[in-house]
Amino acid sequence: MLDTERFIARLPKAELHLHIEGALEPEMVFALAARNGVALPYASVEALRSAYDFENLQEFLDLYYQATQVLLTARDFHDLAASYLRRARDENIRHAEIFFDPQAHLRRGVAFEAIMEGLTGAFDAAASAGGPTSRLIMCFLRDLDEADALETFDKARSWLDKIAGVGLDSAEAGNPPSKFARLFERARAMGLHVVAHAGEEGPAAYVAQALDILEVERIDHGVHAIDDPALVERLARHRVPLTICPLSNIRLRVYPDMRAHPIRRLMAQGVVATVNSDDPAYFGGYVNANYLAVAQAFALTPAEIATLAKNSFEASFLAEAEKRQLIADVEAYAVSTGD
Ligand SMILES: Nc1ncnc2[nH]cnc12
Ligand SMILES: [Zn+2]
Repeated sequence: MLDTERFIARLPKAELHLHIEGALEPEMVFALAARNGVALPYASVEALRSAYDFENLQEFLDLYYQATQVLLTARDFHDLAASYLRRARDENIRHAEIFFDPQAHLRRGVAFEAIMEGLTGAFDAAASAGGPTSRLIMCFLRDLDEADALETFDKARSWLDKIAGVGLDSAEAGNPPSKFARLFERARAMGLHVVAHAGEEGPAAYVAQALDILEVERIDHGVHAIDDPALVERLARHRVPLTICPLSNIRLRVYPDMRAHPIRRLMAQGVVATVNSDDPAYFGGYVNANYLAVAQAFALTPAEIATLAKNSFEASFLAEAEKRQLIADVEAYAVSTGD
């Protein structure tokens, strides 16, 4: 039997909850600021990193949007995505479904084409160099109004063949899923996949709204569903996956420590839980660190850890045959390690 860290490191996995802007490491913030002549209000990489101490989601978002100001050209978006995908490959991530926040860039005068050319160029290069494969999910900022989201959606029209789905992110409290009913109806009618952040800081009722009104296929975070037993039972019965981000929830003080995190209870109640990094440059770890933190806090067995990885492929937007192959790869790996 391998030790837990090595077992996780070699385990094939998918990452389904990763904001590409949240993979912007402080070193890259400084490198891109220098390349683009952008002034930063931090004297050094260390000074920026030491600001990564958040009381809540909003404090994090303020810094996250500030850092995105260094992303200006297609090359910047390419370099950011290439850097994440190198890291993902090193962590044995076979497939990534990646969020981006177009409104955060369009409002700074960046063209949609620059974002898309940069990101998709890096995705294609990684896929043809042995992986991981990637899909793009266009997120809308829920603290802006629905009209802004609809306008942004229109700007994406000529890129929709490169976009797998739409999502909803940013400040959750006071911005319920119901605010975006028309946007999601339009996205579904166009055959796009639909997901939404819900129940991160917001209540279980927002998770229910995301299911009932937006008709989402997955819930991003969804941890506050634990407060409503009937909702947990519904998620389990319909196999609606949660893309859980354990280190994010601790760093943003959703839970005081990992032992208090509901992931183990959700798993025990049959929910299709997956483990993801959210904004790894800010929250102290990429996917493997998230798996390890959960495995250690709850003394998970190798079989339970492998179930999380199988869930990640089941919950993905890959074709059924691809999912089956990757799930078989996880099972073969678990057998090969004697677990
Ligand atoms: N954890 C998170 N919640 C909501 N919006 C986000 N944007 C980037 N990370 C986010
Ligand atoms: Zn997120």
